[in-house]
Amino acid sequence: MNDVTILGSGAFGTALAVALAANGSVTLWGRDIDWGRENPRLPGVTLPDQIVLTNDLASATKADTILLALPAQALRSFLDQHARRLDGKRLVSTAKGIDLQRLTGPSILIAEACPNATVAVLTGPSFAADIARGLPTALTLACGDDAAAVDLQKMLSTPVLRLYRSNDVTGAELGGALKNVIAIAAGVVIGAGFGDSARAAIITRGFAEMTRLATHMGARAETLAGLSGLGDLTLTCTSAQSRNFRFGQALGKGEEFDPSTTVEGAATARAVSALGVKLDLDMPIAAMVAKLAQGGASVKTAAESLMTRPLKEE
Ligand SMILES: NC(=O)C1=CN([C@@H]2O[C@H](COP(=O)(O)OP(=O)(O)OC[C@H]3O[C@@H](n4cnc5c(N)ncnc54)[C@H](OP(=O)(O)O)[C@@H]3O)[C@@H](O)[C@H]2O)C=CC1
Ligand SMILES: O=C(CO)COP(=O)(O)O
Repeated sequence: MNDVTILGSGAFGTALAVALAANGSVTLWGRDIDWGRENPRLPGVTLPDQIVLTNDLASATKADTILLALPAQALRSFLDQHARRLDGKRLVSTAKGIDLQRLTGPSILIAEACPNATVAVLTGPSFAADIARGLPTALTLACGDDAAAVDLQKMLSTPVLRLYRSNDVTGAELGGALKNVIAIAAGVVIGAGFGDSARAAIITRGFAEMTRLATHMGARAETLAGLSGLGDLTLTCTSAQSRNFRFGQALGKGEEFDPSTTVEGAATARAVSALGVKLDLDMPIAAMVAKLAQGGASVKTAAESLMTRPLKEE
């Protein structure tokens, strides 16, 4: 029998609750969770009865295993407020981003706020709508504690949600964060009408950038080539289900985009750009996405400046 709590009742937290209800009871906490049995962020999905919905954080955090399904830029302030309730637990982050102020991924934010917690990340190619519909999905569960990793892998897998295990937490979380930046770039390429060949180039050179930064920060290159990196990059650069891709498409077309939509790659591009400067790494695509997302460059200038950099070896 599962005893899992999910903090964050957005599309992904809700989808995971639906999937994990197959294993037992699940508590889903949200600060504003009065929408009944259908979450407007995940339309068309009726939540099964095994899911307890609550806005009471004290009762929700009684579980030993807690999934943090909050956006990356919201996590630090959430931890500042609530770390004392979370310390000592098994905390699994699903956030795909790099904190703009601290320039670190979620696992370090959590470990610093909750020094006695066991920290893990759950990441990989998985649209909330697909998971909620019970479509087959494979993810990476990364945790530095091998015994906890084995246990969490078993606890969070279902017959249609297959978790692979890794002890490379840095690699897994950076893959998930960095692919969002490249998905925006791929969306720009398609939105601007630059074509599928240009998109393939952005995906491949973007993957090179992801690997350069992540390995510099301690990740293993093979993790980047796995589900959490290349797998999720492939998904989000090729599907209009991705909010990051759609945001890029809107930029490419010069159209407005709903500012209330979670687009992790926009802030993360700024964080990556800052990390590139700090670590003296060449991150031209991320730097360009950061500029575009802030309205600091036109798409035409961006494309020209990427294409006319000094020629180099691949
Ligand atoms: N959607 C997807 O397909 C996938 C998403 N992810 C990742 O999961 C994370 C969450 O994304 P997703 O669920 O889609 O985002 P959504 O935009 O659907 O929802 C975000 C949720 O976070 C809540 N929230 C934001 N700030 C706070 C806060 N300070 N305290 C409490 N709750 C807060 C919002 O609450 P409120 O409604 O009250 O504002 C909302 O319920 C992201 O990092 C995303 O990259 C990973 C895989 C797939
Ligand atoms: O991370 C995701 C799929 O794996 C979801 O991508 P978006 O946040 O771009 O919608």
